[in-house]
Amino acid sequence: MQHIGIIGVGEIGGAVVDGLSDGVEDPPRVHLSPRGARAAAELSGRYANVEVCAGNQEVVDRSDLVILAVRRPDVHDALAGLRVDDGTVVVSVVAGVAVADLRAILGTGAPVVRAIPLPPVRERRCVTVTYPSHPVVDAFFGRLGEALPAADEAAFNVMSALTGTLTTHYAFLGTLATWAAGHGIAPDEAERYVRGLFQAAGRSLGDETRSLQRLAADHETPNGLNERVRTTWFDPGNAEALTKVLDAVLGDLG
Ligand SMILES: NC(=O)C1=CN([C@@H]2O[C@H](COP(=O)(O)OP(=O)(O)OC[C@H]3O[C@@H](n4cnc5c(N)ncnc54)[C@H](OP(=O)(O)O)[C@@H]3O)[C@@H](O)[C@H]2O)C=CC1
Ligand SMILES: O=C(O)[C@@H]1CCC=N1
Repeated sequence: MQHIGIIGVGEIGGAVVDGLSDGVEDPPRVHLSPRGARAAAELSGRYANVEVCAGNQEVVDRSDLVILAVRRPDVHDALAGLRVDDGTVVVSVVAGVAVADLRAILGTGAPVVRAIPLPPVRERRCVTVTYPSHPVVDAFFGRLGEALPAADEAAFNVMSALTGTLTTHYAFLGTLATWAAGHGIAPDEAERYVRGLFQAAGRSLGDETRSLQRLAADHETPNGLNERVRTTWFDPGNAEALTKVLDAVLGDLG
C-alpha cells in the first residue's frame, strides 16, 4: 500500500486528498499535516484512509511520497529541520520555488520533483505538469488524470505562468453574467446561459484537428458580433498587456 503525505492542507492539498480518496476502491493511506486543523479534521472524518499527524516530521516519516502544498512564503518554515531519507519522494506544488532551492532547504538526497496539479485533480481529470520526470510521481499524477513531464525547469515555469490566468477567465465570465443581469435577465438565468456558452466552447477545445485560430474563425461571422468585440476590446494593446503580465509572472517564477 502506498503512503502519501500532504504538508499544507489548503485548497490544492485538499483537492489532491479528494482525488485520491473519493469513491476510490483501494485508496492509498494519506497522512496530513496538522496545520489548517479544520480542513484536515474534515478530510480525516470523511475518508477512512486519511489521518492527521501530530507534525510535519510525522507526515514525512509515515510516507513514501510527500506533497508540499504550502504558500511560497511558508516553504522555509514548513521544511526547515525536517529529516527526509533518500527513499522518500518529495513533490512540491509551490509555484516559483526551484528544485535547487528545495534541495538546499531539505539537505536530502531524496528525489525532489515539482508539479502543477490544479483543482480538477478532485475529479481525477487534471493534466499535471511535472519536472523532472520521475516514474513514481508521473504514475501518481496519472491516477489523478494525466502527468505531463516538462522538458526542463524553464519550460515548467512557462506552464506555471499559464496557470496564473485561470481566475481571470472566471472573472471574465462573471462580468458577462453581471452585464446581462444589468440588462434585465434574471441573475441565475444569466449565469446559467454564460456557463452553457463556455462549456460548449470548452468542449470544442477537445477537437485537436482544429487550431485555436481555426476554432476562433469558425465561431466568427465576417463583420459580425464576435469580430466586433474581439477587434475593439481584445485589441493589440490589450493582447500586449496580457503578454506583459505573463512575462512579469514568469520573471518572478524563474
Ligand atoms: N490553488 C491552486 O489551484 C494551486 C495552488 N498551487 C500551489 O499550492 C500552494 C498552496 O496553494 P493553496 O492550496 O491555494 O493555498 P492555501 O492557502 O489554500 O493552503 C496552504 C495551506 O498551507 C498551510 N500551511 C502554512 N504553513 C504551513 C506549515 N508550516 N506546515 C504545514 N502547513 C502549512 C496553511 O495553513 P494556514 O491556513 O493555517 O496558514 C494552508 O492550510 C501554493 O504554493 C500554490 O502556488 C499550485 C497549483 C494550483
Ligand atoms: O494562483 C496561484 O498562485 C496558484 C498557482 C496556480 C494556480 N493557482
